Amino acid sequence: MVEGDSNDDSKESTAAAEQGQASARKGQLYNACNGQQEAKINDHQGQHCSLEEEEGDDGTTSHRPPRQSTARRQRRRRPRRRDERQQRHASLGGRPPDQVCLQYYPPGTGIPPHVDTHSTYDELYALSLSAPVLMQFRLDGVLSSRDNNDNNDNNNNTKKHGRNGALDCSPVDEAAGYTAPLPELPPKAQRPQVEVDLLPRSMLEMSGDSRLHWTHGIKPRKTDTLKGSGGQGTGGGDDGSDGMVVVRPRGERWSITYRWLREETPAAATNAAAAAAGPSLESKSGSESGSNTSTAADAPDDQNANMKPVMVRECECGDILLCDTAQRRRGQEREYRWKQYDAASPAATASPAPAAPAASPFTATS
Ligand SMILES: O=C(O)CCC(=O)C(=O)O
Ligand SMILES: [Fe+2]
Repeated sequence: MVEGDSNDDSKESTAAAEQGQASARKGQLYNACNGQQEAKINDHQGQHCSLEEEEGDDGTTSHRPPRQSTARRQRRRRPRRRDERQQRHASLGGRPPDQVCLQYYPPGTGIPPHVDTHSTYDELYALSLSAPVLMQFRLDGVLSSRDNNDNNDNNNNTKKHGRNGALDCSPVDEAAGYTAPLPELPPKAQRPQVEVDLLPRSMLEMSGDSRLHWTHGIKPRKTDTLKGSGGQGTGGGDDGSDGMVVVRPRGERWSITYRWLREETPAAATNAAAAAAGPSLESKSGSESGSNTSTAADAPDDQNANMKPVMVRECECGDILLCDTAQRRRGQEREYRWKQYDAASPAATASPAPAAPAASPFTATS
């Protein structure tokens, strides 16, 4: 999931799961995608994350950080992994990213657990610069049958606790998905969680489950506690770590994220729930994607009958807890503060919407 940049070889880095109690604290996070400072590479302007606010740990102990002497491991060649990566990049047709965001995290700040909007492609990347930080991943979504081929009977909209103890049966049957009650997940502390140490000059790649069904976030706190990271511990822990604990102070961190918008497709004609609920997520904010495609919402009512189908960016993962496409099909609009900004902005009616801000505690609403 995380690659060191040294000789462009990859290094996977995971750490022990941590379940933390939190104190609500908003991060002081400067986001270069806000205020229309987006590094716009082509004509697209991407929408971004739906965010969920959550409390974070507030550690106080502080020691020296461990040395980052992993160069040798980082240089290890992983050709197979690189081939897979190149294939995925090829599926994007060599397109440059639609959105590149630079974010600054002063020490102690974080980003609430969120899933980046599914309207952008599965593959997205985040380059880490300056100080390292722990990122928390948690299975907050539902793994659809598309992800669970070993489960043959989970298209029947029943709830089962399966892989990793998480709810693994979402109503991927489209018709059932419009009306099915939202699945209930185990309490947050009981959901599968993984921490990933984002080392400086490493590239985090999110795709598949980790991108679609797991939320990710960075706790706002002054230190990160790394468990079992040194190999010189005094004894083994129950969690399989070597028992060594290192408390690492947070420093200034920068990240650069790269995103690609999915291709637009006509909205499904059978989408009765969404139709009843009004214009689609995309058409509500009109040109948020930067595309010039007209939408039904842009046209006067008497023209709507003759309009082409609304074009939307569909994700087919079916996760009604985390996927904006699946939610829209249920007639369930997500509230994005940046969309309110779109609506309030005079420019929004006359010209393409301002750049969608990247994830930031300042924009987090849901
Ligand atoms: O700072 C990072 O590494 C990732 C930030 C993030 O999750 C986001 O911008 O959506
Ligand atoms: Fe994100």
